[in-house]
Amino acid sequence: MNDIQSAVIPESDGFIPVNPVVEAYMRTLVTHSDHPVLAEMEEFARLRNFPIVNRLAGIFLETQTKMINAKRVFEFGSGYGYSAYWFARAVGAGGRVICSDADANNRMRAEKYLSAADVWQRIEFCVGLAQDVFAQTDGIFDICYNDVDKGYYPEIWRMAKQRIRSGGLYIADNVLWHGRVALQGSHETVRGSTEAIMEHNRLIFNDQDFDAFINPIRDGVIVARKK
Ligand SMILES: C[S@@+](CC[C@H](N)C(=O)[O-])C[C@H]1O[C@@H](n2cnc3c(N)ncnc32)[C@H](O)[C@@H]1O
Repeated sequence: MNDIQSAVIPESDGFIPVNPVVEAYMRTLVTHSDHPVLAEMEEFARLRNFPIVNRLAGIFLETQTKMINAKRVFEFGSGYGYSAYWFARAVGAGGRVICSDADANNRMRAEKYLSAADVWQRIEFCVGLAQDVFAQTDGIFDICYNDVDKGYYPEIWRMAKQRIRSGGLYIADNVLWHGRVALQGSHETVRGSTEAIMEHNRLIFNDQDFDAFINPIRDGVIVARKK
């Protein structure tokens, strides 16, 4: 660990990339997006320690989706539908969000929450390995969003990039991995995750077919636009 790293972080097990005070300020700006079901979903995440994207990242996903007028989104790793809520809002009544998750209980919870939010009719939620669901789903997507177990990130990128339209987006959460990608010899919660995310990020930034940027909010969200 160098001087700058040790000044920022006493332990090597990660940190929050953006100062929490700044994120809290940003959060005060977006209260217009409050829907009662979001508070319920966020409370469930807090109680179960379930890793959903937060409100700011959700609004970022919604904004990106609207910016490119996306109508067809594929999610790798949907959990119980929090990130899908933002995509579903953004694609509008005629749009479709194909969700995938290995846990059938997550599908049941997603149905409950997203029905309450009146967007369940825009969702197709498939239970299974996300890679298999993707392979069994035809067509090209406006957005592929990746939030599965981090060791799979390079594999998901290689699959997804082939099936994004020109002008479409690949988006992935946790690409700063609590800063571990920037630390030497960082401690791993799941062995190999940091290396996999670093490889994933390198692959994207070296891909001539995509323009990419990392938004550092929460845990880092990468957006790569296909040329
Ligand atoms: C970080 S959570 C997803 C959170 C969700 N995107 C959100 O922000 O609301 C990751 C989810 O992916 C699922 N998962 C992880 N690896 C998977 C895989 N290869 N195939 C299917 N589901 C997977 C887990 O069951 C978990 O629910």
